[in-house]
Amino acid sequence: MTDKIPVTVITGYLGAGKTTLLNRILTEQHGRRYAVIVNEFGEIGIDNDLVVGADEEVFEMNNGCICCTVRGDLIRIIEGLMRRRGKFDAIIVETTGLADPAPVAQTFFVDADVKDAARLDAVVTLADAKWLAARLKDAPEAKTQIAFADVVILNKTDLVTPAELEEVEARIRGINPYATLHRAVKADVPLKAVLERNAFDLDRILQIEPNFLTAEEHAHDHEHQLHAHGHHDHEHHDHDHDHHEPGHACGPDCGHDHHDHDHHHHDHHDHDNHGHLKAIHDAEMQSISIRHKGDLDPERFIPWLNELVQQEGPDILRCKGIVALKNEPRRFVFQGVHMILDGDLQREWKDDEPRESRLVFIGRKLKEDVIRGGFEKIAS
Ligand SMILES: Nc1nc2c(ncn2[C@@H]2O[C@H](COP(=O)(O)OP(=O)(O)OP(=O)(O)O)[C@@H](O)[C@H]2O)c(=O)[nH]1
Repeated sequence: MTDKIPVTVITGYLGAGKTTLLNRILTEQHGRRYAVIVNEFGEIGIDNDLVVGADEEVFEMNNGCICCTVRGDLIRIIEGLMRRRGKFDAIIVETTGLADPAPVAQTFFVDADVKDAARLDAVVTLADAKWLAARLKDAPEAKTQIAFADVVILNKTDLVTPAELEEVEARIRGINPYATLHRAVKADVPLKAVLERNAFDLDRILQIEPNFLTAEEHAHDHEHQLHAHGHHDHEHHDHDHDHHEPGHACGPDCGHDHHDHDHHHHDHHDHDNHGHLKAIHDAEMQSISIRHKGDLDPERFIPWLNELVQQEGPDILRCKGIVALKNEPRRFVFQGVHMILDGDLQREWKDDEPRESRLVFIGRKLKEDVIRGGFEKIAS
């Protein structure tokens, strides 16, 4: 998968600073060539005029329906880009402020051609430090975008007090404890914090996990701050094979046809940083993580996972896991977006590596008893 073109998806609510970040990427001397896909909501591509830098190729998709048509367009555009391979090193997709990132992320799982050529590198969500708290109340998409993120850029920190900043970070942590979080003014983050993160590279995530766990214990000292439901872990990542099907994935009001094939692939993250690990628990969005020492029976685990995402998929935004299966020297790695699931056997467990499974589910109103209870049954 190393020769696949990395794709960074930039999302964030209206006005959060996506274009500002993109302009930074397109003007900074980074020695990389990026192909940019701007997914503009509405008739006229205003953003296109704002994007500077003639060196890069700017593609624009104008489509009225963000949720439904994005995926088709994205596939077509990525396929077109692939014919110009060699002209660029990476792809950046900027989504409109209202977009549900799910269909965009799913593109990298479900379309076989896209999957062969490109890999989702990370979902980067811009959050407006001043307005995020309000949007979390009135705009479900804002919360979804945070939940999906591998990297959160908390932008416009110049507009809030330190106390407000702490508060908004805690809100973000309560929704998504797994994303790497960076504070920014005018999206001034080092580009390496955003691009070519390999956020879905499981090994990389495991490497940083020790810090994550330490920090987490720390978080437990604060009483009113709970760490989003699960504890530990996260991670994950990619490949094919699969069990499972198609499905569907968007929100209830989306009428798409997601029937496209199986396979899918994609996602995820990192940890956190700054030492700001506390979280204000979100009543609606949570994450649940499960850790299990010892091997799982594939004949029980795989059907359980498939069934779970079929049943709870509308509420499960993302899931991922590394699993130790009985009589299997390799690690089974899965990831999913709503009901679309992708899993594969990857490298072997190392000698000094405990055969331990870790699973993470991030979503809305997750039924913790169903998820944990079901897992305990198949793990026993
Ligand atoms: N004070 C302040 N303003 C900022 C910062 N970052 C961006 N802005 C301003 O906020 C406005 C919106 O920024 P954009 O980058 O266009 O945001 P966007 O997310 O692309 O917006 P849409 O394309 O409308 O969704 C612009 O006027 C920016 O100059 C920041 O850190 N602080």
